[in-house]
Parts: sequence; structure tokens; C-alpha cells
Amino acid sequence: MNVFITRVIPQKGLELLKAAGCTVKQHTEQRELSPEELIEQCRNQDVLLSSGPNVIDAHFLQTCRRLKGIALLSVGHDNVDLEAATRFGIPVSNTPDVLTQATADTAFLLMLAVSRNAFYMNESIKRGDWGFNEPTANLGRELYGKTLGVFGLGRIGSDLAAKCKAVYQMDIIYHNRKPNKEAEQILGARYVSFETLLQQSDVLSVHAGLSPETKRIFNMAAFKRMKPSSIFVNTARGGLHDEADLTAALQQQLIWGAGLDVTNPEPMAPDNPLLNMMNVCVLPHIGSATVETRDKMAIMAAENIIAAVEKRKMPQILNPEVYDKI
Ligand SMILES: NC(=O)C1=CN([C@@H]2O[C@H](COP(=O)(O)OP(=O)(O)OC[C@H]3O[C@@H](n4cnc5c(N)ncnc54)[C@H](OP(=O)(O)O)[C@@H]3O)[C@@H](O)[C@H]2O)C=CC1
Ligand SMILES: O=CC(=O)O
Repeated sequence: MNVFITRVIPQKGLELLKAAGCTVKQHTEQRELSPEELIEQCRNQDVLLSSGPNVIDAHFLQTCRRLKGIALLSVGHDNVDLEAATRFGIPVSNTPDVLTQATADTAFLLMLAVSRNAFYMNESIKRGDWGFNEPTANLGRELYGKTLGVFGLGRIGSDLAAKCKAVYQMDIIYHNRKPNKEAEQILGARYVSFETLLQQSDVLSVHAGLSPETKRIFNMAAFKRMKPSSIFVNTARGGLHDEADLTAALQQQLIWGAGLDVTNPEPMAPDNPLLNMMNVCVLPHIGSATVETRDKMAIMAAENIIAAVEKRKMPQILNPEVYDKI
């Protein structure tokens, strides 16, 4: 079986695939494949292991009809038309759970760094600007006892909430489409409307997937309803916030700061004004980027591929209804 991989993945995943008898071709150039190149590469492949934002739409799926499975090296699957994959009889899997803690750590890191302007001050020192350390200078904001608002209290949002509760005794409020009763019991989290989430959060952390419903849900209308002292954190997808509105909201001091692991587009342009703001930290989409987590993701993706190759159900299947068709 031939497997095409869109980016270099950890060795542990490759070894599993090779031990299962798969012939692997990896795209090793450090650039994104165009949609046409991806089709060209996948036309004669049996399985695709996709890492990154490659658009897997109906046109791709219709053209690459030989594919017997697609394994995503991510939990987010906003780049895939799952309905079309089911229609064309192609099972698709992702990598949930194994990246939860690393990604929640990234949100926690951003929240804390923004609350104390840490990245900006470190950059200033490197430029030779220590500043004058008077009592009213370099002031951050404390997190102890404040309210964490989670938009999307699922796996990662719950892990962040648990960390914030344990370390800072924060109150947890959240908004999902439906209440998460288990998390309410474990975390003492309170379900609130989107409006209340905006109004009451001291830190608002975004963890819902990107969908037509959530696209640019954090826009000027939303930022206007947030506290001027609040911190906005997004480690989900850049498409959930409107970047121009976020920039304006920070410039107008409608909110206090922002921490972003995800932007739209990625990479962000080097002259983006957000990069020069003291109260903004931007990271290059490193949510799950630890040695341990990436190994686990590669192994999980390989196990899903081997299942597809052996005509078994993929363990982390996203479109289980596909098995009624094949
Ligand atoms: N920065 C990075 O490197 C990483 C980013 N991610 C991103 O994080 C996201 C979350 O991952 P994970 O926690 O595992 O996913 P989960 O599915 O466990 O959690 C997502 C939560 O969002 C809620 N949700 C979905 N749609 C809406 C909506 N329209 N309004 C309000 N809430 C909504 C869901 O609840 P309900 O269904 O009740 O609405 C669910 O609780 C991924 O989709 C991905 O985009 C993930 C890993 C790494
Ligand atoms: O962005 C990463 C993911 O796993 O989703």
C-alpha cells in the first residue's frame, strides 16, 4: 500500500507504517503543497496522511478516487469536507486526546505571558531597552481568583479550565452549543450564554473548532462587549476571530491584551501591527508541538492508516457512517 505524507512526521510513525509493509512517500520541502500538487501526489496513492491546512474538498476527493483512507495529523478537521468523504466512501481519522494537555499548556502560557507583557519585555531587553523600573511601570494583571471564560469546553478547554482552577482558583464559565454536564461536575464550571461569556470573562479562551457557525464570531461586536481589562486567547483556529477587529479593539483599549497561537492567514505577515503591540503575544501554531505529543500523534495517525489498509475501522474515525457504504 502506498502512503503519501504532506509534511515530515516523527520517525515513530514512519517506522510503524514501514513495519506494516506500507511504501511511504513524504513531501519534505518546507512549503505547503498547492491544491493541484496535492492532487498530483495523491492520484495514485492508497492513503493520505495530511498534516497542515491542505484543503480536502469534494474536488480533491472525487479526483483521488483510489484513496482508501485519510489520516489527519491534527484534531481539528475544518479543512476536510467530511460529508463528501463519506459520499466517496473514504474514511477520515484525526488525533484527539493525545494533544490535549500540550495545547491547553499553550493557552495557559499565552494567558500568563500576556497578563505580564512577558514576551514584549523580553524583546525590549534584547534590543537594549531595559526601561526605568519605577513602581508604576511594567504593570501586568493578576489572574488569581479571576474568571476564565471558555468558548468550547471540550477536551482542551476542560484541561485549561482544570489548570486555571488548580493554579489560580479561577471561576470557570463556558459556552458550548449544549451544556457539558461532566465538566460542570468535575470543574464546577457554569454554563452561560455567549453574551454573558463576553461580559463576565477576565480571560476568554477559544477552543471550539472552526465552522460556518464559529467563523469570525469574535468580531468588533463581540470585543465591544468584553471587559476593558480582559485577555483574549485563541489556540483553536485563526478563523474564529476577525483580525482587523481584534487589532482595532486592542488599539481602542476595548480589551487589555491578546494571546494567539493561531492566525488567519498563517504565517502572519511580518509587518502585522499585532506583532508590535506590548500586550499581544503571537506564536506560530505550536499548540501540540512537543516531542512527546508529536510522537503520540504520529503513532496514532499510523495506527489509523494501518487499520484502513487492513480494511478495519479506523480507531479515530470522524465519519463512521462511511462504513455503511464500503
Ligand atoms: N493550536 C493548536 O496547535 C491546536 C489547535 N486545536 C484546535 O482546538 C480545537 C478543539 O479541540 P478539542 O478540545 O480536542 O475539541 P472538542 O471537540 O473536544 O471541543 C470542542 C468544543 O467546542 C464546542 N463547540 C463546537 N462548536 C461550537 C459552537 N458553534 N459554539 C460553541 N461551542 C462549540 C463543543 O461543544 P458542543 O458540541 O456542545 O458545542 C466542544 O465542547 C480543534 O478543533 C482545533 O481547531 C487543537 C489542537 C492543537
Ligand atoms: O491545530 C492543530 C490541531 O491538532 O487541530
